[in-house]
Amino acid sequence: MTSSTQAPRRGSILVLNGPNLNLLGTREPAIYGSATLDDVATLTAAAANAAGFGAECIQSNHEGDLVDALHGARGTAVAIIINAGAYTHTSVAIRDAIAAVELPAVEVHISNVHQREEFRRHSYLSAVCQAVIVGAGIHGYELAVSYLDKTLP
Ligand SMILES: O=C1C[C@@](O)(C(=O)O)C[C@@H](O)[C@@H]1O
Repeated sequence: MTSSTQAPRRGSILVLNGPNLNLLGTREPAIYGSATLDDVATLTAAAANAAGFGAECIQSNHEGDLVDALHGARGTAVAIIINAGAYTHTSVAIRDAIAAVELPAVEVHISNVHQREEFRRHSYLSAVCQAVIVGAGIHGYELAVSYLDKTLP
């Protein structure tokens, strides 16, 4: 899924969602809620636009696609918001791509991963992200935009 908004005064934020997040709304609603990925894209783009940013929202179930999207952000985006889903806990490649593009990145998780299985408590991405937001539901994406609004020119 891809969506975008235009004319960003402060540049565009790449909003990247990883595997299974396309199923938001029907996937384990007791954990992830009833909002869909389209709802996430809409609220994130609205928050970004209100702060003078554009938002390009991309979702993929494939690790290499996420790496490619991160590479594409170099020179086209001013920041990254990433929920890498399960790849958070496994992917050195996504970690390295975030580090390589040298853009401010915010890691978001809808659920509170620290209240869940042990394997979800470690993130390969947190060390290369400026901020980590977990357990705020889909409002975590808005909080990520708010952080970027406060910290970027
Ligand atoms: O797919 C996901 C979603 C998630 O990133 C979250 O947003 O809470 C948490 C991950 O552990 C899980 O694999």
